[in-house]
Amino acid sequence: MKTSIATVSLSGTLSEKLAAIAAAGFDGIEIFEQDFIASDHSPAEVGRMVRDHGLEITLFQPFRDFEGLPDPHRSRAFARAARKFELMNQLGTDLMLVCSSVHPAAMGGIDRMAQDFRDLGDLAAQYGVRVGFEALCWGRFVSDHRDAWEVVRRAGHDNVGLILDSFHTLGRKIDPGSIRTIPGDRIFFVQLADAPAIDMDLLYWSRHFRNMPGEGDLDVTGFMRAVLATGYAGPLSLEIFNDQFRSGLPRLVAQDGHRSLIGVMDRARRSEPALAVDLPKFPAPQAVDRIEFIEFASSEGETTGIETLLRQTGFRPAGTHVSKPVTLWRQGGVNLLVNTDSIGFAHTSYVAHGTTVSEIGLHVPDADAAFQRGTALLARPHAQDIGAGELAIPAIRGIGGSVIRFLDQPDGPGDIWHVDFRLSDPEAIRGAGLTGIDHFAQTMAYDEMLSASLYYTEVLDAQKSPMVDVIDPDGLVRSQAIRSGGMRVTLNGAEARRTLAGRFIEESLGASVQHIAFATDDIFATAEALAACDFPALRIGENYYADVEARFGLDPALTQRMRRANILYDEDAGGQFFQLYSQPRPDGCFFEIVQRQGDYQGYGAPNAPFRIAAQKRSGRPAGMPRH
Ligand SMILES: O=C(O)c1ccc(O)c(O)c1
Ligand SMILES: [Mg+2]
Repeated sequence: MKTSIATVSLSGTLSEKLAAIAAAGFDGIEIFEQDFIASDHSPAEVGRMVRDHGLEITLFQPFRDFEGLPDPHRSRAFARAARKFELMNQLGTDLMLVCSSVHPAAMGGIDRMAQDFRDLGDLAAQYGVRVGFEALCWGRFVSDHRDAWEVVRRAGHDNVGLILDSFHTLGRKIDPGSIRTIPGDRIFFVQLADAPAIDMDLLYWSRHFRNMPGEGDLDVTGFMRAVLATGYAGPLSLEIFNDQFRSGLPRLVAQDGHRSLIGVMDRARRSEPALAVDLPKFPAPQAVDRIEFIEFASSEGETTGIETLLRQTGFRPAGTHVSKPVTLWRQGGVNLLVNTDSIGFAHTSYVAHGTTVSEIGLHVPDADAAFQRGTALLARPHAQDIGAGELAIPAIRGIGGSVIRFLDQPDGPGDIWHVDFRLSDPEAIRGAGLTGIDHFAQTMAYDEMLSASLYYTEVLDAQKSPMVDVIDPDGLVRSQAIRSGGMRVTLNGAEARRTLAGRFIEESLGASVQHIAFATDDIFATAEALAACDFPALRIGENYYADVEARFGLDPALTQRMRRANILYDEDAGGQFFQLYSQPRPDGCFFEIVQRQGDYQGYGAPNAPFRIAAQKRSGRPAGMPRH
């Protein structure tokens, strides 16, 4: 299907927008009249610029306050329409969006409105153009696509059709199933947008909070299915009014938009296979089995810091890569790699960020299929040099410049550890009793969060939890947890630079993994074993324990054990959660150890303010002022 995006969705000048839209792979644009008026090019020049980018103008919009007016407003509206039709001829586009009226003089009356559209259809026909009627969900008399359709149906004119916009239908909680009975050839255009579930004024919500399909909470897939069920075969166009996107990088926003369109079409066809969807076939999203490894990029002279922390956390060297300067550190089911290569991707990551997580290895049911899905959803393939006999491990670029590798070998002689590594110690390393990677946390600027969560939820079979606020003493950090099978990741978005997360972004020069949380089955035994390894546990203050005991009605003996080991506690309806943190490294990176009991699903967010305050205290020599 043809894909399109409204120019209002992006920041920049018209030329910048066109370049970004073309680069992202769209077929066309909805030209927003304001963008045209603001540009200094003639209509014919703008039309040529669009076509020079390999794009077409799928729609000219919006034409406001047209239907249901008494004269002289009515004749003025027709005169205005004639001017716009002329302009459309010069731009080279044949479809205009008329959105439902909010004019104070509008009178309503379905047959009056139908008559207005019949006459407008006649006028449009003289210019060889068509008009589509869209119900704004705050329109005065028409605020529901079913009423807009009834106006269009009664107008009975070949040049007058319906325009659907998922926001106006879903934002007003209208059942998208009602679209299924509209003939597909009477739908002239379809606009898609999602939005977060926030209870607020519809107009304000629409103009500031829309986001890409899949980024919000509306059932855009259900809407899409209903549209496709009508036989509609016209463009699918994004119309995203969003304050963040208006100031974001246009290329990034455009690419996310195209990714979201491919994703929503794919979800529609998978949930309703009878639908004809004009989209190349690619594999279904997979749930991750487990995080197979996390790799740090470092350099020869720099590894002492990270290696010291690894030892203090109970890890031991367990092997080296057969051809590269990469050390495998192990404990229980956890594999961590330290790469000190002085060339290639790891080195580039190190140069850009300092010692940093550069690669994440995910074990999935079918690695090639995961790679194919990733690239179909516009993830960049990551090429690699492999030595003779080494595994070819498909890889894509992740968020923040990192790499995600997909592995699917069964454990044993054919797996990465037996083929690509020389294992020095075949004995399992029990260490401090860590059993696996519970989650990793990626820190980024707040306005990168939607993009990052879209990446995970489109490439993988992954689910988002509701976003939570984390209170840092120096500002708010938002946290979005995402889970795909055995992989959990939390995305932390910092708005304020002085927050722990904000400082980390500045110091590591961009989004990256700030902490890794390891799982244990017995956090008290692990804490004891860690103490024997000189683990730099983060000291938690006395006030915390008094509160947590009162809040959850804990046995004072349990609180006492937690206090001694600096362990934090949380619970939800499903179970209990224990956490133990390391002090932050000078670069802001740290480790966490967690124990989940029962079916606890969270990440200890209520503890984050106390943890962050403690980390900020520990990062400062005693007696020093804060800034
Ligand atoms: O907010 C608006 O006015 C507006 C204009 C045109 C549209 O297509 C729309 O969905 C909203
Ligand atoms: Mg719209």
